[in-house]
Amino acid sequence: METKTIHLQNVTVDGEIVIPGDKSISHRAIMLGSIASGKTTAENFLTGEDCLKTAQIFRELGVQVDITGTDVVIESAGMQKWQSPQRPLDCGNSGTTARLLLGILAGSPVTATVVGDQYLSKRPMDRVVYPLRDMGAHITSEQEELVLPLTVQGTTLRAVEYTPPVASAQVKSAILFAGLQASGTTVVHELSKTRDHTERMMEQFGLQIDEQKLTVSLRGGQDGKATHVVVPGDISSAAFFIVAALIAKAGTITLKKVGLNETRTGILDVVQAMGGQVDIVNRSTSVGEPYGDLVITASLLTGTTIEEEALMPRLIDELPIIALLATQASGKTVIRNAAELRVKETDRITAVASQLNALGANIEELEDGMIIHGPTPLHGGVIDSYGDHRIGMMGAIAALVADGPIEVKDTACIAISYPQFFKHLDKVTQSSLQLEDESG
Ligand SMILES: O=C(O)C1=C[C@@H](OP(=O)(O)O)[C@@H](O)[C@H](O)C1
Ligand SMILES: C=C(OP(=O)(O)O)C(=O)O
Repeated sequence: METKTIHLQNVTVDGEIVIPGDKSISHRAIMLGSIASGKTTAENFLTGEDCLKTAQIFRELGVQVDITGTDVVIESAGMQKWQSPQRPLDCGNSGTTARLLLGILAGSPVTATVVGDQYLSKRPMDRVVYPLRDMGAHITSEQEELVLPLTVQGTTLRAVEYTPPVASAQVKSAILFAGLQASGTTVVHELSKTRDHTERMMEQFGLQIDEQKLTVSLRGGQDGKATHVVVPGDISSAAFFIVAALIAKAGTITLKKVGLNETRTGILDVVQAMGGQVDIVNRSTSVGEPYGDLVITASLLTGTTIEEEALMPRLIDELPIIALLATQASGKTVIRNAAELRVKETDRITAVASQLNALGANIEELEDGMIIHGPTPLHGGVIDSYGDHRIGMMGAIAALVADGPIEVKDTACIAISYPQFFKHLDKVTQSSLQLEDESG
């Protein structure tokens, strides 16, 4: 296991980072580019491990996927020409890959077994399997529980009208991908609006899709047209440096080309409510997705309440780093309606509370969230990432406010979504970052 000890006591921050490509959008570029026949290209693709798993899976289905730096070329003869793979399709740690893939395979001409790593194999898949089975999908499991490995035998599908019981873009997207191959019009009603990258990118591929507030409809049997995708920076990765700048002793960080799709910007609303200074400049839109540069300055913060149902999907992946931010804010921060955190790469409620409390934070765990009492000084100490990239990065950023070094256990997982993370942390801390690596 790879461990890093991070020394950043009393360091100020300064400088500019070009935030790497959005993970959700990068997955979808490979998926839609593989379904459509022709040559799709993508720029600023995220070369994190999760997206590389997605790329490898479509290669195994017979699609040519070439990645050079952050440029991707996808050459596909279309889904009807895919072949059943020789071995199980390995999604690694990636829930997005697994759930969207189940929807894609359901109406494809292939039979495949979908597997994942030890963490992903515990995450619930029933949320996609049930609606896909309603559409006629053949998905079987060797265990009683609906978890990976699952085998999909592609078949003819029929459209459904479905309201997922959880607000999940992965569930919505799995159904929409299956709906593309189904007879009739598939309709998904959402309890709260989740990220709509699938819908936006389907439009870029020439597919007709109707988005009305909480309802999305898609007619089956449409053929997409290969296209060019520009991936904006991932606001979920930017979140770690937004918080770094806000809690640092002093300084300003500029984050370039960060995706600002409204279904993802909940963290900016929360930071504003806490009194944090984030300015957005150079706003633009590329291939259906808005983006801009963020300029963040160290600020005095106050606690807030994060519980509105409509807000939760807009910041779900940012809650661990928001919890760290709240330890430095004066007053109480309440996070509720976030039970989904318990079924991510690890149980992120228990992980955040136990790991930050061990450094001196005062966090009460709730069934569906947490209460953070701030401000609390943090000591140096140990953070276990539990193999979860977002917990690992939270631990590293905590080193900016801790009074001693932070040892983060199992840092290899950070490459899942942000391979350049330590390089960027070094850059904005003006090379004050001292890292001691250890493995064993
Ligand atoms: O669709 C996506 O790309 C994602 C959706 C979210 O998951 P849920 O759909 O489970 O909320 C998010 O947590 C995940 O990191 C990426
Ligand atoms: C939950 C996450 O991703 P996934 O569900 O794709 O594993 C994440 O990146 O925080």
